[in-house]
Amino acid sequence: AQPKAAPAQIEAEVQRRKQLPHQSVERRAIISKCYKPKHPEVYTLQDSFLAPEFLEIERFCTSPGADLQGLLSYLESFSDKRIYRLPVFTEQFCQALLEELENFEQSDMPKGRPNTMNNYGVGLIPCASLPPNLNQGEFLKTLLCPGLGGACLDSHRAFVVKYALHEDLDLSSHYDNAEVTLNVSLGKEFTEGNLYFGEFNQDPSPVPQYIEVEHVWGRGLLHRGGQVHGALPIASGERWNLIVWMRSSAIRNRLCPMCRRKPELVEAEGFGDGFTEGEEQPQTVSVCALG
Ligand SMILES: O=C(O)CCC(=O)C(=O)O
Ligand SMILES: [Fe+2]
Repeated sequence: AQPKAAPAQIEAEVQRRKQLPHQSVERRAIISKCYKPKHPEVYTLQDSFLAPEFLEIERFCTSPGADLQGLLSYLESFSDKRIYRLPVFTEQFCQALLEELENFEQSDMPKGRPNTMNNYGVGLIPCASLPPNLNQGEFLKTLLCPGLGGACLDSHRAFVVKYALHEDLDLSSHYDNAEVTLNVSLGKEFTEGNLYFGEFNQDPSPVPQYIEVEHVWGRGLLHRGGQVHGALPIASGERWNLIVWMRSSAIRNRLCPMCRRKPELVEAEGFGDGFTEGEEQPQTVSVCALG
């Protein structure tokens, strides 16, 4: 999704990616041994963290008559690009999570970058993986488009991005290494910094037509990972967002969404990039080194 690179740069990036799993194992070991969380409770998802509207959506989706039309009535929709906004977290939880993230940022713990494009933020939520019910919740399964994983989203990668005046201001146009992305605004105070969306990367001969969507504190934007998007510069303040990249091994095993080739897998720690090897061992999740 990044600007075109020379072959030597690509090779260096492939080598860097092959090292990532080792580095993240070491980082995690140090963090779980030495890091003192300020709000240890944020690492275990509780319903009290979730906005009442989110819980209502979840209830609706697990009710017998739930259908897509009914679900859409709970969500804000933007254009026909299948971009939705919905309340996710309470204000208290956003505050506690932000304080925890700042506590981690100010600590001398080793920090990974959130992804290849953002320089600030937190690579992995320290010591924990993110709430499974954020990506395995019935409501998401219902919403997901046929052909994009639907009910078979089976792993995720969560990270936090941060924008501030002397740090990253914006994010250039890209698509995500995900079938579906949830991007939740945690605050703080900021101006500008809208997200913009172009075409879906698999649409034939796309005519670039961007729509802008505002981040609203506590709310999440749900979009297809392949929908080209970027973030406009903030004009003041600080913007922190929790990003959950949700993956479907059934989809990506066939074609890596980043390199658009049959994945060449290397072993990885945890969920890796959400690929799996062989029908018999769906638990082994690997990284595509070409991506
Ligand atoms: O800044 C944002 O809200 C978007 C971040 C994003 O698109 C990403 O990290 O993949
Ligand atoms: Fe993105």
